[in-house]
Amino acid sequence: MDNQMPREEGLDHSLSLLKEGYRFIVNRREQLKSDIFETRLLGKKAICMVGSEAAELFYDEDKFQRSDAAPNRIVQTLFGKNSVQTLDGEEHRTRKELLMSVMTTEQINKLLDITELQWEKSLDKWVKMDKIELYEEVKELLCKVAFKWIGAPLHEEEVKTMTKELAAMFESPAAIGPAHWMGRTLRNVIEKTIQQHIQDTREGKVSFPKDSVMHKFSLYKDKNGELLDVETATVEVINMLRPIVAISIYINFTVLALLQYPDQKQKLKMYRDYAKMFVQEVRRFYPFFPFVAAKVKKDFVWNGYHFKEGTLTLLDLYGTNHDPKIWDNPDEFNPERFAHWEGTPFSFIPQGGGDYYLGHRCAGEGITIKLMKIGLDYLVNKMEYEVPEQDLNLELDDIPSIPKSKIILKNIRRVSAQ
Ligand code: HEM
Repeated sequence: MDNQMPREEGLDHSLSLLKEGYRFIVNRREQLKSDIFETRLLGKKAICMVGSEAAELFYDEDKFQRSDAAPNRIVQTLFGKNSVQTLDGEEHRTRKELLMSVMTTEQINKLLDITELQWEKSLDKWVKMDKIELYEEVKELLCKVAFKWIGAPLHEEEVKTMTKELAAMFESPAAIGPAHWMGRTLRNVIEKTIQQHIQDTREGKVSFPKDSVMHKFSLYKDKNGELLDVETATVEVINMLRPIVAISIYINFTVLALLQYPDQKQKLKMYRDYAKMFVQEVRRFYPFFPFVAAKVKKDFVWNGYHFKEGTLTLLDLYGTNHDPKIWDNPDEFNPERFAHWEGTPFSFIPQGGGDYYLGHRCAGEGITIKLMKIGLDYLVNKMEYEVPEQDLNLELDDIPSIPKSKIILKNIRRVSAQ
């Protein structure tokens, strides 16, 4: 017999989700004392789940589908229409193969070189400035990196606009009202620019480097020998650009961790392997993507609970990364927990769980870690700075959560190589 899933009473809780942000699922998990519960979102029944067992279930593609799952506001700002995030089965795997085809050692090394060079150039600029807002500066830095890596031109006078456009996509999905609509409008602007590059490539008017994202995505043909339609190819190019700029949020958290836990700097300077553990702990500890969404593909029963076809289901990423069943003292910042960490692909999931190639796990997780390590190296070993009085508060009800002051650094100096 099916058990009744623990349930939150009330007509609709969509506004509470927007208000409570990262704590929406965790708050209810605590109230209802269950890793899985039913609520109502967007006027319909929805299921929320947290934990590694729930993640393993969520990534079972026989049970859950992505098409038609993400709310329209997320598709319009963050994903883009017909993007890899919204596909299932064979169609998803074929598209994902294209995206993963640019994650070769050669391409990744190219990205790392570009990133190092851009940090050097930015540091040259920052030492001449009184103070900087690190978040804004790193977004621009990474926007230049992203364009250079995909192979598309970006003129100095376009940097601010393009940065704003790409950032609006990850800063606005959860926003209400004008900020959200601004995100949508800006997405339309960048789409036009990329579409033009793709069309020009196809018509032979321009030629991007053969192994670049621009070249590969513009000229990619499916199994039937058909080119992707221009809109879809554009969405996937943006799927590479936008998240590289979004790494700025993690760089922010990196500095925040250095400021909040000052003893960490010494450990980073002393132990070579500490940087990797530190970066992993930053990704676990601080909030970025709150949850991922899917729909029940067909009726099934799990642990006695009935999942009805078509029910929206949210997997709590932030909650799983703070799940006391997986992590000792989850609310303690402790990179050393990763020294001998033996997890599964479903227990540490800041960028989704499961398999990169077969499932929806983030295509750029590897490069995110590498780019964060470069940022960390600059912040710990290659520059010195002062941190004036400022409001570094993070609000768990803002998605994404960015320290209020955007991290102001003053009197930046280069540390000369020893
Ligand atoms: C800033 C750090 C990043 C975070 C927090 C992040 C987070 C995520 C999350 C939570 C997902 C959804 C997983 C799911 O649906 O199950 C995802 C998917 C994805 N990410 Fe990332 N990501 C980041 C960086 C990147 C980078 C640098 C790239 C590529 C340059 C990238 C490309 C993608 C793509 C293409 C998908 C869709 C994969 C699919 O649906 O198969 N991400 N990411």
